[in-house]
Amino acid sequence: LDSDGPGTSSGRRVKCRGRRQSLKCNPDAWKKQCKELLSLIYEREDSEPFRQPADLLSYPGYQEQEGESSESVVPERQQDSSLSEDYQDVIDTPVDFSTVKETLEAGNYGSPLEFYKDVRQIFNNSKAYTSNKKSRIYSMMLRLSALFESRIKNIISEYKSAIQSQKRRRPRYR
Ligand SMILES: O=C(NCC1CC1)N1CCN(C(=O)c2ccco2)CC1
Repeated sequence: LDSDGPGTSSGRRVKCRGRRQSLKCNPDAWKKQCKELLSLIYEREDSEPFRQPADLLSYPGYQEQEGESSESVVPERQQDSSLSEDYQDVIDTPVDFSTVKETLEAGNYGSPLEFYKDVRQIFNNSKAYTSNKKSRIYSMMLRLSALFESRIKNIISEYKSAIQSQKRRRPRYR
């Protein structure tokens, strides 16, 4: 797992003479940027299956939820009653966007990398759970993951540049 996250900044140095507020220098800018990205994710219908904790036992016949979305999405394991495994047997670290949203709003992420790690877990769980790469929910996850990755990489590289420019160069005596 690349703990560095995407968009590790190249050697480009950004001059941050005293102006912390400017986009490139503020090491706290990522919080607002991640909140905005999360709002964008919530606007997408593709996020609907991932906004609440997945517990197929309490959502018998996922498709029975009226009005949730124009088309019904049915986790194919639900369709195949022969599968004795249920979601918590397959997935060790369940996480959904409501948990991520709470953590972000509570200020419990120390960096966008921690945020990135949790969101990526949502997508990895979907990959691990699906038994069919053509399933409706899996294809929703793929689209959402592409959107997320395209947006998070700049948030992380700006954060890394801001951190770099905060580091005062101290002479090292060996
Ligand atoms: O029950 C769920 N969500 C809670 C519903 C919204 C109230 N699920 C989402 C996670 N999940 C999958 O990612 C998956 C992959 C292939 C088939 O399903 C399983 C179903």
